[in-house]
Amino acid sequence: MLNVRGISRSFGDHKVLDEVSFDVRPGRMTGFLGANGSGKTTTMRIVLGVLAAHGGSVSWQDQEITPQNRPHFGYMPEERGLYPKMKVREQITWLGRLHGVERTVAQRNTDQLLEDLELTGRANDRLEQLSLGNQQRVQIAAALVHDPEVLILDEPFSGLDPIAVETVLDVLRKRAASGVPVLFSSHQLAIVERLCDDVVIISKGRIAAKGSREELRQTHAGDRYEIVVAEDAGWIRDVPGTTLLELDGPRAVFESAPQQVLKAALDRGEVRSFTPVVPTLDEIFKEVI
Ligand SMILES: Nc1ncnc2c1ncn2[C@@H]1O[C@H](COP(=O)(O)OP(=O)(O)OP(=O)(O)O)[C@@H](O)[C@H]1O
Repeated sequence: MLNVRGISRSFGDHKVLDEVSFDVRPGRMTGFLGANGSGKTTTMRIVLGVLAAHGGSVSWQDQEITPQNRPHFGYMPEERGLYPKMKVREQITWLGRLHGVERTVAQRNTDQLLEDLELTGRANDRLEQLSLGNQQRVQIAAALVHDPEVLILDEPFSGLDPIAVETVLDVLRKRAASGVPVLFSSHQLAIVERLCDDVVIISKGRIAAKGSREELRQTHAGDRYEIVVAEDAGWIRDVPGTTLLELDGPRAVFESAPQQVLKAALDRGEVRSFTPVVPTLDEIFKEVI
């Protein structure tokens, strides 16, 4: 497990991270969400050791990470830093070699990644000849070629079309399933909602919410319910103690007094469905930031 404990960081007088703590569990995909400038990249750079924290610590497998015991990270930075003139296959293999991977292993890993990322046909093209979406896939291959122990990805899905998102998702899911903790930032909440096991939301340098996706949805569920009856449900606005939030003929969403509403509905006739309303990640995000 990767543990981030109380990390703080300022740039001049500007406190960018204030006691940020969260865990990235092995075998799970953790989505790191926050508005622009909330501190995601700064946190990731501190975890990777490319930026110093002014307080707090990061540990891996219960050992504080130091330059000596730093695990092998796979990192996809926000500013994509590959060589435009270098051929795709050659470049990924070379990056694997830079991480100390033996040549034949680096070549084998590269070919497997190119296949998984549907780039085999572009292997001998120069990076600059590829579309931006395909360059992004190459960047993902570059983060994975050395079989990292921990994966940290800054916006891996930005700029990808829906089919490419699926391809990249499959590759990342496979890594997570093999026991690698995967932390990635994203502004695409629908993707995070579908993909993540765990979610961390940061707001102005502080953790605003964290937990498994389901825990978060339950915690923020509030006191809202949806009911579908046989005929118009407008009568709900007259039930004491409740507030009608949405009405669409026989379907209504209301807040509070669920038992009173249910009883009143049954007294009137058929109840077709009655369920608590669980918020989407988008709604939770807007509530906490
Ligand atoms: N090297 C730096 N010098 C000064 N300020 C910095 C530096 N790096 C980051 N910041 C500031 O720290 C804050 C957090 O930036 P960071 O890049 O971590 O946010 P982010 O959540 O990754 O944003 P985005 O979603 O826009 O990528 C911002 O106000 C940014 O301007």
